[in-house]
Amino acid sequence: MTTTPVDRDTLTRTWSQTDADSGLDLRLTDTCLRDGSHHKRHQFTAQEVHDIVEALDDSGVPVIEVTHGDGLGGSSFNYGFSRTPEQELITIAAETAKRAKIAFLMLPGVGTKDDIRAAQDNGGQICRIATHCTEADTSRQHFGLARELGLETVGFLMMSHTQPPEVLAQQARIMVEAGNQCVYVVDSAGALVMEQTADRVAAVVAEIGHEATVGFHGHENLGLGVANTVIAARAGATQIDGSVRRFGAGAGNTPLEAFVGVCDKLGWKTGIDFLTIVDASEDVIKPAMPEECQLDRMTLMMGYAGVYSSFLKHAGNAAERYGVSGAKILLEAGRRKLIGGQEDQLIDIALMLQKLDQTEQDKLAANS
Ligand SMILES: CC[C@H](O)CC(=O)C(=O)O
Ligand SMILES: [Mn+2]
Repeated sequence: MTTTPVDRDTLTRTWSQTDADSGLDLRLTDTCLRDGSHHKRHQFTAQEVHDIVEALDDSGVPVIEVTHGDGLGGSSFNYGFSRTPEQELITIAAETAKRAKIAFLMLPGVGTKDDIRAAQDNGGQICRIATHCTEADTSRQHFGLARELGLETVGFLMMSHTQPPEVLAQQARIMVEAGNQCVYVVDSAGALVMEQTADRVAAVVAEIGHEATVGFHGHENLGLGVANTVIAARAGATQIDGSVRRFGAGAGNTPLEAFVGVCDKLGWKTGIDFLTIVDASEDVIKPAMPEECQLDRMTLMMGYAGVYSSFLKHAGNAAERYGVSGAKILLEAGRRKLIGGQEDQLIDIALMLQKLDQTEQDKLAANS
């Protein structure tokens, strides 16, 4: 089915602006070329990256993240091999963008300092370092290097739903003392519900807000990406992640184009043109997606049980290979509180489920 692009001349802004809470000025990062890499099983081509960066840049997206889904060095047997080397994709992105800055992600233990240097040589300007939300100390040397190299820095506190606000605030402090300039509350499992997001963001803002900025990265596993992001911005997050068309892990990320529309209606500034980004979503991003990101049994289970969104494809593979329910694998992964890097345990869970009869499996799922 072909769709008709929005006709700019006939589109009129009909909503009331009287209740707009104006004044917020947000910096948005699109992560479909990094978080979307999980959904794409890391199979981006050079042409797709070129076309997507061009379209996002034309829309006014100020930051575009490009890396293997699991960050620099993620192309491996454990996480899945990239079709195109990520450093080549970073180079293409940097050469294509006229205005946007290119960001790259790295997880200490997966990527190395040399990977950071290479990403900078290839045009990356923002170094985003992600740790589990209780392991900020593992990022110290990487932030140190990034600042020495003159890179802008961002820290990700992943799986933020697993810790209370005060713990996230302490972890944010560690990152800032290491030289980081922005700390993101990352809802990796799409498990946070509204006020839980606001409380976490507010605690981080209270701790580091006068020294660094605060960001929010949402996932759609309970359908709350935009709502959580709005409430995060109201709580003080000024850097915001999303992916056009939700192109990300699990049920995908906060849909960036929808969030831009919401910001317009609230009178918040993003610098992104809503009509251009909606066209980009339809004409450029959609054709590059293997399928739309689904809010289905598997992804809902991830939000409900608090499972890392990037486990989706790994759990699906294990379910198929061992003939067990993928949803039950995810429920058990949530019960075990697995974190990134423990993908191999999904296979252990599948093998364990294989040995149980249906009643025992249901009992286990009910206890998750
Ligand atoms: C593997 C890194 C991870 O996908 C980072 C991220 O986007 C998240 O935790 O949501
Ligand atoms: Mn994510």
